Amino acid sequence: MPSISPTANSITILAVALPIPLYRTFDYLPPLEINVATLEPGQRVAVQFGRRALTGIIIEIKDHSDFPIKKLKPVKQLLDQQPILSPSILSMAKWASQYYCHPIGEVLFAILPPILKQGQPINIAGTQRWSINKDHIEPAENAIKPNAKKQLQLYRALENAPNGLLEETIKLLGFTSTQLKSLFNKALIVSEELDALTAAATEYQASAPPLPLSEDQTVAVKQLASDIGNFQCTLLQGVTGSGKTEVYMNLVDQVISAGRQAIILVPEISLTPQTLARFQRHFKCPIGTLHSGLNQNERLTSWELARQGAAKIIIGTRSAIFTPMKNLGCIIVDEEHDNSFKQQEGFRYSARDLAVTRGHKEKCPVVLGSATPSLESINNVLNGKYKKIALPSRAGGASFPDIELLDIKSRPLEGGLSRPLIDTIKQHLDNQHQVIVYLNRRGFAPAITCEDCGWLADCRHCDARMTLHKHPAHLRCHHCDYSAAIPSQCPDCQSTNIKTLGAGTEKAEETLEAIFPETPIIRVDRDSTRKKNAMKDLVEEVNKGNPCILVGTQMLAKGHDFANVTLVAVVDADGGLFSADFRALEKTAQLLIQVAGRSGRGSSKGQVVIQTSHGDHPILQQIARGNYPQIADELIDERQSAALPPFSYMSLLKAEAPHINNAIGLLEKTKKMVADMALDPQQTVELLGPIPASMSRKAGVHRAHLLLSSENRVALQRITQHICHWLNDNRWGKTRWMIDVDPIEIN
Ligand SMILES: Nc1ncnc2c1ncn2[C@@H]1O[C@H](COP(=O)(O)OP(=O)(O)OP(=O)(O)O)[C@@H](O)[C@H]1O
Ligand SMILES: [Zn+2]
Repeated sequence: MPSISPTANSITILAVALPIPLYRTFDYLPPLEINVATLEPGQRVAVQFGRRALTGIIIEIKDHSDFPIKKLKPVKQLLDQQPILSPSILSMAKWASQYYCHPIGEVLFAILPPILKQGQPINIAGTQRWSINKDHIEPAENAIKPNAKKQLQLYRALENAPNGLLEETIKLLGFTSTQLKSLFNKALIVSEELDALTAAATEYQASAPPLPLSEDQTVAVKQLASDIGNFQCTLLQGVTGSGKTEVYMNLVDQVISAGRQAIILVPEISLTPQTLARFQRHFKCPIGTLHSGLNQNERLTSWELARQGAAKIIIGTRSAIFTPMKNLGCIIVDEEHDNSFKQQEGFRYSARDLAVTRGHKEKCPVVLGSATPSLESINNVLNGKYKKIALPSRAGGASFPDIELLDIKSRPLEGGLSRPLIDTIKQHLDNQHQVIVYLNRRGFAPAITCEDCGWLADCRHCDARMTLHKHPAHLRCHHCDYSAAIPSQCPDCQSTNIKTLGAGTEKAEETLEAIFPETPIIRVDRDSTRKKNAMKDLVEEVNKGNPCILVGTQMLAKGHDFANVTLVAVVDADGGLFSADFRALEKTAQLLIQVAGRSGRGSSKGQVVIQTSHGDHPILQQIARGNYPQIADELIDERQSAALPPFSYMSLLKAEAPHINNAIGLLEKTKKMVADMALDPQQTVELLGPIPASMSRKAGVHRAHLLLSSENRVALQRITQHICHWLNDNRWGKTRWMIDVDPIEIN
């Protein structure tokens, strides 16, 4: 008998990922009248799902289905002629879906640009290239009004760019369409229309000559560049102000020369316009950005240009780790210790950890940079998984600031500030320097109380106090955003003796304004920087170098490089010292060393004053010595003896319900299921709880936790996955559940 080829009458089934919260793909038949040979994983399809029309992505092409073939529907339409997601991105998404126990369809839809999720075609807009009008002979000053300083600046920027500047670049430099239009109306500048690919290939002169690298920087670049073409993860541990950005840029130069592309992840792009501006000055090619401040077309353009290999550099926040790159040459994660690399909602992934996974899959070097690396990364150096390169001194001849602890136990405070601190601030201002006052609480005061009966203004929807804001005057909950009027009388005893407790940035600002009426006080927090470009304008103002006081939250600690700041004052260092969170000391040390590192980065020596009521706390003592590696060593020892991460692994199962009993009940059933099914015969995974979350009611919902912890990552993964599939297969009424693998906050 002749054998029948298995493919002769085989059938083609498409496994399609849909944006549905289920741990599975859905089988469809190929679209009618399509040559199945043209179908590939990574193409989008339009399908009917029940009564809904959805966009999906082909994940797999197979020859069988677990469902009766007769019941399968054909795909309605093939949306892409070519896959829009490469095999490597698909494979990373599948890996992440498994590892983080999140449905594959939701993972893919979390990483696609919004326009593509909606099933629309990839159409990227062209752009304008602007340059000065050479036919305009009169000096530009004559045409530009003296008070239109920005217009003149823009004109000068274009004058210095012989090949012109793309509209995106101009916007990245902080200029607006209105300013462009004004210059255009005066016939000072001209524009030409470019399609996106030509625009991305445009080379213009780098506007700043590169700095000559220090010996340490040279060695670092050389070592990192030697890994191009291979996977190697390196921790670049460079003290604050050591010139890590310069190292990144020189590495990326070599990556581009090798014909490859680079991804640079930064914690929050809107907070670091300076980093972007420095890249912009250094590179001759346009730089693609990906972050939440972009509109849908801008996002799609950067994404598509990266995919086509035209954009050589992508700078973005955490989700940029999923950017498809035609020829990825390196991934850099700047401030790798920063919590914002962990997504805390929905698909909870760590962009830093995925950077390492992706580097491994795509055989390219990964650089994790920080002055205060996470204990996880330091431990990975200790156990030989990562290489380490150190930059032990500051670049450009700057020296380290002196750090002193100022005891405020029995001192009177004005807006949180003690007299000796105020005197020190005055000295620095008198010396024509700038001062940072760091206070990690926005608003005027974190609570209000009745002096007579002790009443406190609580949020109606959360187990939390309402924060008093003055501009405009109201009470606001920082957890659910509920706002209310400020009561003039105590609702319990009708007393009018209502007082504020503690100080936030608004109060410190008000106090400083009263003490230093001649000095500009610039508040930097989420409230003051809400407007687009607010941060950029502020950075520009500070960079002029005039004496001023910056008062703000941890936004001020992130990566800024203000040359004239010589004093950093920490209003209250005690918040993180006695927390139940096992990561609190690590986070406190990182934050304080980072904020201290903003001082004395230029030619003048810096000073740091840390106000505390616990000056004898060992961590503060060590912070005052500025020795982060030593702090990290000790914290690692403590973690090891307590078998806490990175020496064990965790996943956090969370439940939310209208009543706490339902949330706890779901977690108890889960725990019982694990025991009944003997999922963990060797008892390698510990199930702690269930307990109510530390803020057990948030936005009107009751929350509870079950913590899974194990020194055996594989066992933990297996049980976590089993739990999630079991929960996913059952219905739980109004109780919702979610899983956080490798949680960084357990509250
Ligand atoms: N080789 C060099 N020569 C002179 N100046 C340099 C050199 N390298 C860097 N600098 C300058 O030193 C300052 C600090 O550099 P950079 O901001 O890159 O430090 P960093 O390591 O990223 O610091 P942080 O971790 O605190 O953000 C910058 O103003 C930069 O221009
Ligand atoms: Zn609230």
